[in-house]
Amino acid sequence: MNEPEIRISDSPEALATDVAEHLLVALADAQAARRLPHVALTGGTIAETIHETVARLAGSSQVDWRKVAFWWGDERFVAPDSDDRNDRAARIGMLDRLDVDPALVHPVPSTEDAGSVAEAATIYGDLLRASGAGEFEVVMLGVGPDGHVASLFPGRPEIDVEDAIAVPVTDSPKPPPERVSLTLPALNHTRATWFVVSGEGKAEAVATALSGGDVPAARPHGTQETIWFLDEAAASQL
Ligand SMILES: O=C(O)[C@H](O)[C@@H](O)[C@H](O)[C@H](O)COP(=O)(O)O
Repeated sequence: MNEPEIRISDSPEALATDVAEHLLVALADAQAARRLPHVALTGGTIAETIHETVARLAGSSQVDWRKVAFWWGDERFVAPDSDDRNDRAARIGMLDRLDVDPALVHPVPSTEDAGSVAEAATIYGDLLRASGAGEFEVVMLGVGPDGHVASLFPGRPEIDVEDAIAVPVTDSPKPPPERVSLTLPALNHTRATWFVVSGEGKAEAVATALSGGDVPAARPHGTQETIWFLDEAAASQL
């Protein structure tokens, strides 16, 4: 397994710029290599800053946004117009500001698309399998203060599920309670895994994960690269 690269920026904004610049290069490189890049986005606050930065810097890149596919590593099982939806935040901050192909934007089913969170997970797993996406180009992952990634929480059974692409999560320790998460094998089916982590509140989780501790954030890795994008506060216990 490749050793993780650690990139420390002096502020959340600088972290977001570093991630955005890396994403623009990764997408352009994939397209130059005649791949259709599939990106798995994450929820969370630093992700919103990253989305806005990508949209702001996109004009300076060679990326053909009509040929990028977007997925979510996890999503909250709520109404589609809920402020809790990760895809809603990504659309407002980034996707609606880029010339993306709506047919290549794959939101997780909401409460209006599925009768239960379990059905939503099954639908999403089937969609990803049927897409023939192969490896993701990039999987982005925020990290919780408890070391969770996506909606895979410490001490919960979902982190060990290996026979499904997506799983339902109920009574999530982070509200809202019902979520769909890609499983660890699905998250690891990627060329690049990028952790995007900001703030003092994550410093212990980052140090635990990077020392191989027993937290979900210690588990994801890419086949080609694994990068931890941190600001100084999140890196303060390294
Ligand atoms: O749906 C979610 O809640 C996210 O995918 C979750 O995994 C998030 O990335 C982390 O909890 C970090 O969130 P913050 O950046 O807001 O701390």
